[in-house]
Amino acid sequence: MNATVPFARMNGLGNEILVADMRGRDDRITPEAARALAARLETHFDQIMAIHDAVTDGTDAYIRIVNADGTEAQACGNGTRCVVQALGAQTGQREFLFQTRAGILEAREHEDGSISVDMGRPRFGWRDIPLSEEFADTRAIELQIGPIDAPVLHSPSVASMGNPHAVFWVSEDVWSYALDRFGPVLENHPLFPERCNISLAQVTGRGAMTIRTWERGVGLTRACGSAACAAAVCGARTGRTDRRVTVTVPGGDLLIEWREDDHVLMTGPAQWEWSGTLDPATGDHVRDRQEGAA
Ligand SMILES: N[C@H](CCC[C@H](N)C(=O)O)C(=O)O
Repeated sequence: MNATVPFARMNGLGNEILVADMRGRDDRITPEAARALAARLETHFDQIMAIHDAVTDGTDAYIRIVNADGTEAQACGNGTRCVVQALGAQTGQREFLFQTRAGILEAREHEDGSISVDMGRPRFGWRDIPLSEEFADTRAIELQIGPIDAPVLHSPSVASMGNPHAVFWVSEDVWSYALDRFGPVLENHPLFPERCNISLAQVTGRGAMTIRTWERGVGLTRACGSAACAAAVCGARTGRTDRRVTVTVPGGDLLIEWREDDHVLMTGPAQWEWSGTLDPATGDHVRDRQEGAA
């Protein structure tokens, strides 16, 4: 087995992604390697998408999703689009079936280069999120930040897109809240036994909203695809929006459609930046010489 694997640095609307090709091997990217890569400027990332051999007949690959802190996530929308683009560039394949901890996802690259991922069915039960206490109605749960009689943030909607999300509806610009301060408190709140991805969402029309996300295991990101899906379905579920919504994240726009068959379709871009090789045990990496040479 080679000591190193090929990898690409990519981004999905500014969500920083490393795509590592672990096919044909049985080792994993270690949490130590992930943390080492995250700590370096050149390879700083939000998620590593590690492509492993398929474990289920008919699927193209099994994808392990690793957060910057070395923990694993069940779903990553932006990273999945990057995997489609990386594999498509190698083989010309346009349609894929990937397996993740959240289940089997269908993804496809369109003629214009945009990529759609079927993110599956959202779940809203308090055990599905999971929450540590029973809530019969998860459209607005009791949780607040700030003074008891004048909370800054309160009553989020919660949903699982395979991974846990809380969406706080705000009336002011999403940039006017100190998400860097509230994010860590909410991510680790005792109500969320598996921690939580935290978003602020401002609805700007029946088919439009702007969100900002504090990601579990990462921190502030320029984009979070599964959070955009969670915000869109919670928007529709609470009567704030229609089922087809353009979600503007700091890195750009994602189109989210909550289809009649209950599946959530996310469409957006993916961008390759550079490639190299890395050691999955340590995170040591080498960037390909010819790329970016003056
Ligand atoms: N950036 C990802 C989500 C990562 C989620 C992760 N932070 C977690 O659930 O632990 C996305 O585009 O969907």
